[in-house]
Amino acid sequence: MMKISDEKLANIMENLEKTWQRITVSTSSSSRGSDYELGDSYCPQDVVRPLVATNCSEYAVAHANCVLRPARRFAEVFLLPHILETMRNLGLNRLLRLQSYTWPHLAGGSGHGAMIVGAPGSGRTLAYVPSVCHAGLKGPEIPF
Ligand SMILES: Nc1ncnc2c1ncn2[C@@H]1O[C@H](COP(=O)(O)OP(=O)(O)OP(=O)(O)O)[C@@H](O)[C@H]1O
Repeated sequence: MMKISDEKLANIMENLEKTWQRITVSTSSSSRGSDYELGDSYCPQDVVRPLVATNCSEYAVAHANCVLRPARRFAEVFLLPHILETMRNLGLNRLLRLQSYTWPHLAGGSGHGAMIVGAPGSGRTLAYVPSVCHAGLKGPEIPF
């Protein structure tokens, strides 16, 4: 796994914010405000919007050769049945916005990486653990 310094990460995030501002400059009237709160669920307006908000510093930067498709509801999260059952048993029954992006993406396994940044307790660990388990158990033939 690649190590990244705090300074480099800050630069990446600054560039991401600047790029996003450039992209959205003509569509700002239709975008949602920076009102993301911990535990916020998926919102349709966020589909094409990176997880950037001034008050939470939460990001999922995905790496892959495919389009990023977030799950819109929990039922759209396709992980192995026993992983989903374990998640249910652990009370993981919400689709947090960060996870709506990372769960489907990381389940693709090899070639589907992500950098996950968030506040303590925001669901970062659980944003990758179920999907990494899924990808590891499923093996390389997974058709994502
Ligand atoms: N999808 C979910 N549904 C319900 N609860 C959740 C979900 N994801 C996370 N949580 C709750 O939030 C808690 C924190 O999640 P997690 O450990 O993934 O966050 P973190 O950002 O890695 O936290 P830490 O700062 O401890 O490293 C979990 O213990 C769980 O109770």
